[in-house]
Amino acid sequence: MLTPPELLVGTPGRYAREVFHQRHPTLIDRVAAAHPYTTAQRAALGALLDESLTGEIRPLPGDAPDLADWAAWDRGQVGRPWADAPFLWAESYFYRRILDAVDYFRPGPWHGVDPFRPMKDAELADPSLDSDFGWVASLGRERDEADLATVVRAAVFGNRADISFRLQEPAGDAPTDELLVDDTAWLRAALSEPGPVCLIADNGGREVMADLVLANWLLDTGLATRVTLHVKPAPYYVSDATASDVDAACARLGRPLDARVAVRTHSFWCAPLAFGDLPADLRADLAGHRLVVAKGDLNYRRLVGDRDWDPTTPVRAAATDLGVPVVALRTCKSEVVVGLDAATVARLDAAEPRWRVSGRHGMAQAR
Ligand SMILES: O=P(O)(O)OC[C@H]1O[C@](O)(CO)[C@@H](O)[C@@H]1O
Repeated sequence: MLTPPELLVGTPGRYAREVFHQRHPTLIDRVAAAHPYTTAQRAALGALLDESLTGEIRPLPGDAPDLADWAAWDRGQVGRPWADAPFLWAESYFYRRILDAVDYFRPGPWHGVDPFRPMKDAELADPSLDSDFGWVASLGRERDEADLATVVRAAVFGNRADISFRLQEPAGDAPTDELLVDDTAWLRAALSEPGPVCLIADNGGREVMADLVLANWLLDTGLATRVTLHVKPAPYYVSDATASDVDAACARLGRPLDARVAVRTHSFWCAPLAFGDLPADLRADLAGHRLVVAKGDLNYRRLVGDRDWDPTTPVRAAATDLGVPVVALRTCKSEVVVGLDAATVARLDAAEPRWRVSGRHGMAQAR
């Protein structure tokens, strides 16, 4: 089978171009308004936006602490037009450059100040979270299949909540109940012998709250012996969870982090690369688990490759073999999807032109 080409930022009519040209201007406005930034910081944010819309990719400053990482991850992109860059590469670099524009890594008053913090805090302050998570109190400690289906679905549709996504897609469209692929039974079978579970988190707030409910339920029922929760080392894609976002989510749920949950991070989680480029130490870490749960749309793109896949491509032909069973829990928020049958694709294409990107549809897809 021929591997399809990578998705590129500048291709007319494709989603990647929409993200850069429609979502990013709104995002930059929101970031500029989020904190009392200096004139220089606001100018840097504006310059980054202009550069990404029409210019060539400029390097990080010479004093960036992660210069060596980015030299290794460069893949010949710096210096080329943004429009020609792979979508996956360019989005990660765009978020890294936002951190540069707001002096996130520079010694001084803005060092370590999360540019997305006010947006994240607003999400956690939403009173609807109380009723939305009310059902958690009724979860039992038995290995009940209906409870498993509930916690898996909550983790899937929690992924719809990410803030960068809501900057563009209309909020009104309710998610469907349908999972386009539902490998919940496969997930259960993968844990027929209990073992350690690795959960690669995506967004904080509502999504990581749902992930913690899933993790707690797996631990409470004894299906998981321990859980490793991988989060981002720095602010990324607006609402991606960092370690402090996990603390905030635990507080919001009113349940402290279980002693059997270890929160970990790795620089690779903010790298512009797919899972095929996982470094050896991280690959070994993941392989030490009985099951890996990869949350969210971006991790899905990284798992199968951010390419122009025919959606009927078998998942095993696309997804990276991590040497351990993997299940991806995501809502569809980008053009990348594999493992569907032709009838489903035809039905969705006819009914909903934006089904791949609208976030209405979810998948629990195993490799
Ligand atoms: O938070 P998630 O589920 O990884 O989604 C991030 C998504 O946002 C987008 O980057 C668009 O901003 C999608 O293309 C991307 O996959």
